[in-house]
Amino acid sequence: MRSALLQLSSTDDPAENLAITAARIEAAVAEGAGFVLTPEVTNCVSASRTRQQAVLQQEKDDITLAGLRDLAARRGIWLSIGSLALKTGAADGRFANRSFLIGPAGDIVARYDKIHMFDVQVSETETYRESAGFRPGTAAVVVETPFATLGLSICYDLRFPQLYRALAHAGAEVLLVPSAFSPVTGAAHWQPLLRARAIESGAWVLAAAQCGTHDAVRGKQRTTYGHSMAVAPWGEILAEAGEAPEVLWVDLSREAVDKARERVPSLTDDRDFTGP
Ligand SMILES: O=C(O)CNC(=O)[C@H](CS)NC(=O)CCC(=O)C(=O)O
Repeated sequence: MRSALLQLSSTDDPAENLAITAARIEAAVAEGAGFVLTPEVTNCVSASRTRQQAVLQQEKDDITLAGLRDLAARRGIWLSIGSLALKTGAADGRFANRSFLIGPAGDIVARYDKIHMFDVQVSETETYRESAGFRPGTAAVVVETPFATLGLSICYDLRFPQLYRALAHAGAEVLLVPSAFSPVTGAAHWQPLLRARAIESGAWVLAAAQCGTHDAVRGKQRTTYGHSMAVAPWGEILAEAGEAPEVLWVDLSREAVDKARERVPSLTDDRDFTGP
């Protein structure tokens, strides 16, 4: 399956982000993509709760979801919307950080709400409190498609190997890690974590990421690490982006998964143990 990972630099203007994302998807389809992937919070990157309250919508009203479903249907492609920030109607007012797999008829084939919230002080001056704005999900999601079984995850989930173990045991051959990594932790951890998840699972890892400096006008400025990446089941980095928007290409095959797992069957060598 010829797959295109879009590295984007979304702003806090959903309409603008949709226009850019749709244009990039159209261009990828013109070059033969059958599966296109977008980063975490494709619809809105913002550090301002006020701005998010003003522009985010519930799933049923979200223009990005509607627009991209329509585009997937018109072009007959598979589309991973890495995530959308959405209102939920929850009593505590928190948003969902929700990933969608869209099928070639424009149907929502799977949804996944990010489980692990990024509540981390990454440097003396930089702190994230994702759980203040977002309500975590509680369910892991694997979805079968005609070209591969996909395991869904988002960004900070990458640091919790037990999630990927569960996804791989449930049949995942491709692990999706749409992200908006912080530059500090990205430089230190992004690449080895992605390679580790691929190697230990014998699975493809596809990580479409946000990059660059996002919209400083309507709130605190945010910068993300970029470096979108496609890692093969044996652990080779097949494509890596820089720090600006671009498209990465990778041809997914089930054979590469089978081969890696035959060579090192660690996935089926799990053992129960007592302690520690
Ligand atoms: O808030 C939004 O707009 C969307 N969500 C994010 O950007 C999230 C929470 S702040 N970012 C991460 O999970 C980065 C993880 C990371 O950098 C690490 O694990 O080191």
